[in-house]
Amino acid sequence: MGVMEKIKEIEAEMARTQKNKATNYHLGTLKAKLAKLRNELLIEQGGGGGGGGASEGFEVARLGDARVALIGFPSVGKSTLQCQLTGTESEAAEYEFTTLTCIPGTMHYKKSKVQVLDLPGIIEGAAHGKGRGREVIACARNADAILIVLDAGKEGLNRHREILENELETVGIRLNERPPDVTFNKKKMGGIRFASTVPLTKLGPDPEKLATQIMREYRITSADLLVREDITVDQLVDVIVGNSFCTVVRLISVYKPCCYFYNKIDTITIEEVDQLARMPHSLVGSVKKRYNIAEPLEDDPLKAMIWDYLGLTRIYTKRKGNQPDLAEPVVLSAIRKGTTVKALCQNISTQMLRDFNFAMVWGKSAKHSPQRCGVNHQLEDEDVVQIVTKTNAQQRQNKNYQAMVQGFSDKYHKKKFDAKKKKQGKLRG
Ligand SMILES: Nc1nc2c(ncn2[C@@H]2O[C@H](COP(=O)(O)OP(=O)(O)OP(=O)(O)O)[C@@H](O)[C@H]2O)c(=O)[nH]1
Ligand SMILES: [K+]
Ligand SMILES: [Mg+2]
Repeated sequence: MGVMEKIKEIEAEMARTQKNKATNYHLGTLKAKLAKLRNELLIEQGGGGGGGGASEGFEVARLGDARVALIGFPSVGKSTLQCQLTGTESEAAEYEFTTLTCIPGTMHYKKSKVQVLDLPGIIEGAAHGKGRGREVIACARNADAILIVLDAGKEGLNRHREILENELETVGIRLNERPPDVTFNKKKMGGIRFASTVPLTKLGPDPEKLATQIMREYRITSADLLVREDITVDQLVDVIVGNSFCTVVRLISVYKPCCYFYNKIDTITIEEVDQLARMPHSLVGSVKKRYNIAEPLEDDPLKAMIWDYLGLTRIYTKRKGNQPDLAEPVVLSAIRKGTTVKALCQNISTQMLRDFNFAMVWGKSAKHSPQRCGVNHQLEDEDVVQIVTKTNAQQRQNKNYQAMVQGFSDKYHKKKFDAKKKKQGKLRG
């Protein structure tokens, strides 16, 4: 039996099974099995897209400070939108599936560079490989944020939004959610230890039993699980799958910010526009008529929304005694490496972090200006930072220390190596 059939069978069984306390474990196990099979499907087709997983025409070098993917049905205006945002010439036309591969472009906004990926349209069933759906969704997985584009004039619009969300959810892309507050440590032995700090109302009468059962499905026999919020069965499955044998990153659930652009509002009535404008995470507009997206204007609402969802932070660095460099901020991403002083140092150079002594911070994140901060200090947009490196004496001390540690390590390895040789010699002798 193929993976697809197995999935269908389990889905059918889940549909057959009534939801109640008695079937809770059974359903939980089925969900775990389903997650496993979907992952298998992803590997089989090679389109999971963890890093280099993308297929022909879809490999695009990562450029800029962050990346956003345009996802939507065919002919909703994704390519037209991308041209407007980035000036890239991605072909746009009336017929469906005009775009067949991934076309990158760069959007300049607030002195940062955001890579915008124009993609082929997807249809229902994309996650299971319809059209080039799998490749498109793999690109979405690799992006820092997703912009879902919808045609406001199309019938069944709300249904469209749901279908697109489902396609992404199916391959473990969680939209506008944060990871559940759960600590999971897999161990070599000791059995399964389960604890929670809050009442768990969604995991049935015996959450521990359920967790054990799901872990068994993934051959985990020893682990510590500490749950700090009232999670659902799906979230529990996610945590366990994410920590199971599959070390391949692409199999693990990813959490992505996602916003929605209702395009072509020039084709609907003002009452309809008013309704759409109230949808969560959404913006209405028209690329053709330049509603809410007006190029020469730096701060058009669509660019502003994309920026917000990407969680970018501009940091102006300065040298001692000089003015900060306002022309070229270092742009940090909350989604990628975070917005701490450490992330800033790493962004500048690896040496910078090694020589870091403390940072002087001016701006919103500082309690008083300037504030002396360590590497874990959280920076905010438009902060000014001066990094003070260790003095030569401190650096020398540090180098000596490192040399000493290295010496210990070398000695240790030499000892181990000698022992191994001795053993081999013995065996031979
Ligand atoms: N009325 C109206 N038409 C628009 C608007 N934006 C784009 N279009 C038209 O919609 C059609 C499809 O645009 P595309 O940009 O090719 O759409 P797409 O989503 O990239 O399509 P595929 O690549 O085929 O998936 C074109 O004829 C555009 O001129 C808009 O705001 N209003
Ligand atoms: K089109
Ligand atoms: Mg297109």
